[in-house]
Amino acid sequence: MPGIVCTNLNIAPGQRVAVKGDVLPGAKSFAINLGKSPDVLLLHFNARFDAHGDVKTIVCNSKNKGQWGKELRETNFPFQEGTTAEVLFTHDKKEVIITLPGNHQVKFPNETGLENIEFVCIDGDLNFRSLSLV
Ligand SMILES: C=CCO[C@@H]1O[C@H](CO)[C@@H](O[C@@H]2O[C@H](CO)[C@H](O)[C@H](OCc3cn(-c4n[nH]c(N)n4)nn3)[C@H]2O)[C@H](O)[C@H]1NC(C)=O
Repeated sequence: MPGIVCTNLNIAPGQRVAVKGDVLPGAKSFAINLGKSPDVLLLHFNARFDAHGDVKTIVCNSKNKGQWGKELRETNFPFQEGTTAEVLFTHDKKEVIITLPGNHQVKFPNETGLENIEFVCIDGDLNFRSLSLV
């Protein structure tokens, strides 16, 4: 069951997007997807508490014409069940810079070459609170 979907956005390179939500108690996994559509994702940001064989691991990937790209894994996992979390995203033609809670940064290459972000959707165990430009 998909969560919140935001469309018709026009987030330009260099603008910083803040996604805030409540991580559910007993959370297994949540995903924040940014791009053009469900099948063209600049970034799929998947926080896995315990999912797909991963424990407390962030899996990032891109999607083009419905096909997954190359995963990037991050073991700095600053999310806790039952707390509010905010993740910041800044992108340009080269990469997406992800700022995690506690300000650790992860860089993910822009494989899609997408310039503007028009679509954001949140799936899984994160109750959406806000999406803002900061
Ligand atoms: C070792 C066996 C083959 O590799 C595995 O292949 C799986 C299937 O492709 C990989 O999982 C997918 O990884 C994708 C990113 O590369 C996506 O995370 C995909 O899930 C899409 C998704 C998750 N969610 C979601 N998150 N939380 C909830 N409730 N829903 N919504 N859409 C996952 O099903 C999984 O990450 C991958 N594992 C490794 C170690 O490569």
